[in-house]
Amino acid sequence: MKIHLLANPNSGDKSALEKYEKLTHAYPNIDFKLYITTKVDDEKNQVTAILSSFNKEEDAILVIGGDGTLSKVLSHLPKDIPFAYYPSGSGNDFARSLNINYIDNIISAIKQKQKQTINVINYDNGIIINSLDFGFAAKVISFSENSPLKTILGKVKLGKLIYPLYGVVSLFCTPTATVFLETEQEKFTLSDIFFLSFANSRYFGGGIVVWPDASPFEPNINCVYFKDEGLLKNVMTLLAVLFKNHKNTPAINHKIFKKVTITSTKENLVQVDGEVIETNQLSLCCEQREIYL
Ligand SMILES: Nc1ncnc2c1ncn2[C@@H]1O[C@H](COP(=O)(O)OP(=O)(O)OP(=O)(O)O)[C@@H](O)[C@H]1O
Repeated sequence: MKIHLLANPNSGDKSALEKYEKLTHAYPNIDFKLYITTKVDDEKNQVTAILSSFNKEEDAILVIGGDGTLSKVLSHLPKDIPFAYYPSGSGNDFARSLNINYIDNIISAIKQKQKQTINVINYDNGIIINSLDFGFAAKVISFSENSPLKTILGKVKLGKLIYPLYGVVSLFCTPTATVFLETEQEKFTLSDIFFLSFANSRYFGGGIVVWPDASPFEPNINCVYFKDEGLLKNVMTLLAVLFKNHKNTPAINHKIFKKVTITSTKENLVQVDGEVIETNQLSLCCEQREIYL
C-alpha cells in the first residue's frame, strides 16, 4: 500500500512537513510519497501528479493542510476516489466538524479501508467543505487573507485570533448585499443582508457555529442569514451566533436547500472556505464524497 501525501507547507502554523516527518518515523512500513504544494493554486498540479501513478485498489490519498487546501484538492480529485485528511491550518473547521483529532486514527482507517460518506457542496468553481459566505464573514476573510498579521500569528500558533480581530473592524465597513435565490421549489429575494452563509459543516471562522444542526453527514445546504439592522443590533445578533444561540434569536433565519442558485445585480465579495472571490452568480448543490474516518 502506498499513501500519496499532499501537504501545504504554508498552511496555519506551517507544520505540515513536520507532521509528514513524524508519520514516516511512526510508520516505517508504510510507503509514503510526498507531494508539496509550492504556490497558491498548486493543488491542481499536485493532484494531477498523484493521479498519474495512483493505483485505485491499493493506494490512498492523505491531505495535510488547512480548509482551503482541502477544498482545492477536492475540487480537482475525481468524486469516486476516497481521501483522508489531517488538519494543519489556522481555522481547521472541517476537521472540527468531523472530530478529526488523531493522525493514528486516520492511518488506521486507511489501513482498514474504513470509509464514511460525507456531503460537501459543489459550486461553479469547485468544492466547498465548510461554507460560502456573503456580507460580514466575507469581509472578515477578505481582511484576514490580505493581512501580514495572519502569517505572524500563524507562526506562534495564534492564527485563529485573526478572525475576531478583523470581525470588529468589519462591523463598521461591511456593505449590505441583495441576492435572489432560486431553488426547485421557490424563488425569493433577500435584501439588505448583513450576514448570509451557505454551509454543509457546523463551523466556520475557526470554531464559530454557523448552524447548530449542520453536519457533513447530512445532505443539506444550510442557509443562515440576517438583515442589516444597525451597529448595535448587528453586534447582538453576531453575539447570538458566537454563543450558539441561533435558534432562540428571531433575527436569525435558517433554510435548508439541496440545490440553490444565487444571483445579484452587482458583484459581491464572497468567501469560500477561506478564499475570497467576487461574483454575481453561483449555483450550489450537495455532492457526496468518501473520507477515511
Ligand atoms: N507553498 C504555498 N505557498 C503559499 N500558498 C500556498 C502554498 N501551497 C498552497 N497554497 C495556498 O494556500 C491556500 C490554502 O491555505 P490553507 O487554507 O490550507 O491554510 P490556512 O488558511 O492557514 O488554514 P484554514 O483555511 O484552516 O484557516 C490555498 O489558496 C492554496 O492554494
